[in-house]
Amino acid sequence: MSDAAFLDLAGLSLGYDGRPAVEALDLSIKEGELVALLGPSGCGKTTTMRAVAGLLQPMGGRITLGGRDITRVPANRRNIGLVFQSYALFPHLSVFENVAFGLRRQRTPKDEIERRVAEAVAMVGLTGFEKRLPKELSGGQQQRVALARAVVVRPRLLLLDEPLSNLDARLRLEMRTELRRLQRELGITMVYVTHDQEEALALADRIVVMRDGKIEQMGPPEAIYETPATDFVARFVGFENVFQVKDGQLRAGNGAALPLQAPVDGGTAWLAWRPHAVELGQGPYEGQVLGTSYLGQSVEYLIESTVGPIKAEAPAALPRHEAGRTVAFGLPPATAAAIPR
Ligand SMILES: Nc1ncnc2c1ncn2[C@@H]1O[C@H](COP(=O)(O)OP(=O)(O)OP(=O)(O)O)[C@@H](O)[C@H]1O
Repeated sequence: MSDAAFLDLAGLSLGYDGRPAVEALDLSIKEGELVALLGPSGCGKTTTMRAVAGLLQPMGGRITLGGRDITRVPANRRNIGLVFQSYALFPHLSVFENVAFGLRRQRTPKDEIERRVAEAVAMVGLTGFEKRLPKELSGGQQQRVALARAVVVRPRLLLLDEPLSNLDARLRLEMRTELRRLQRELGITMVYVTHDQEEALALADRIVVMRDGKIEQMGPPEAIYETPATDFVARFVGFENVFQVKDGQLRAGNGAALPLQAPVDGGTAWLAWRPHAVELGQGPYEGQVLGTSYLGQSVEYLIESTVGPIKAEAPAALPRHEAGRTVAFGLPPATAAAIPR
């Protein structure tokens, strides 16, 4: 991976009919890097990808690829591979011909086409399906053909927008691993859109969390998962219990407060606990168990407290706290993520 920016978005502003969707976005991606754009529905992930692909003209800013300004270059001259949810296969072409399409256009020799298509089709687990037409495949199989078709030409940049969304859990995991292997092996730079934090954590070298058309935080998966920079990112990566810290108290959105269990660093604006970090059955606070969910290894509890709902998780082997009961709990700052803003 070279350190120079390979794909550079500078002050990129995007919108529809003059209505802004992405505002002055700055993002630099290195060659060979796999960057995940993560964020809730409507935060501007797809809009950003469409602009990079050349399918949406920016309202402002610049897109540079491999040192060349491509802001005004038409989509078909950008040499960028796309796997978009809506990117349909050629309906009249077989799986083989769909995958071979780009190679034929590049006038690749026939035996090499055979070899590379076979390899790509095997990668997506569709060996034996080469003669089928897209309409004879399931949604997930079509998605896999689209992936093979994009990868086979070995683009320098590949944009993937929720490419595994139609697959079942096991296949998703397999494809994820395979995609990562291929990406490393071929050194393809990838931008991967997902709203699934687990997928982003598993795949990416770097995660960019977006909110309302802006970057909220970016960093390696471990940093996003363990040290969220804002309460929004914390909630998004599974800290279900996020409280503002003010005057030595934990504050809920409704203004209710609890005294802090232990003092915290003065720069802490928020404290956030994952459900398993809530101490259940002991501690200075009390709440009523509203409901329980059995998750196999553990049990999840929803507790109503004076600072609102608390989500806790405890090993299933421990005695249960039944719904309706009052239970003690602790929120030790030592097991929380301390959030500066
Ligand atoms: N074709 C369009 N015309 C008008 N507004 C649009 C269009 N496409 C998207 N938008 C708006 O732009 C904003 C960003 O949408 P975008 O599709 O980029 O979000 P997203 O993060 O990809 O969401 P999702 O995860 O649901 O795909 C949203 O407010 C959306 O309503």
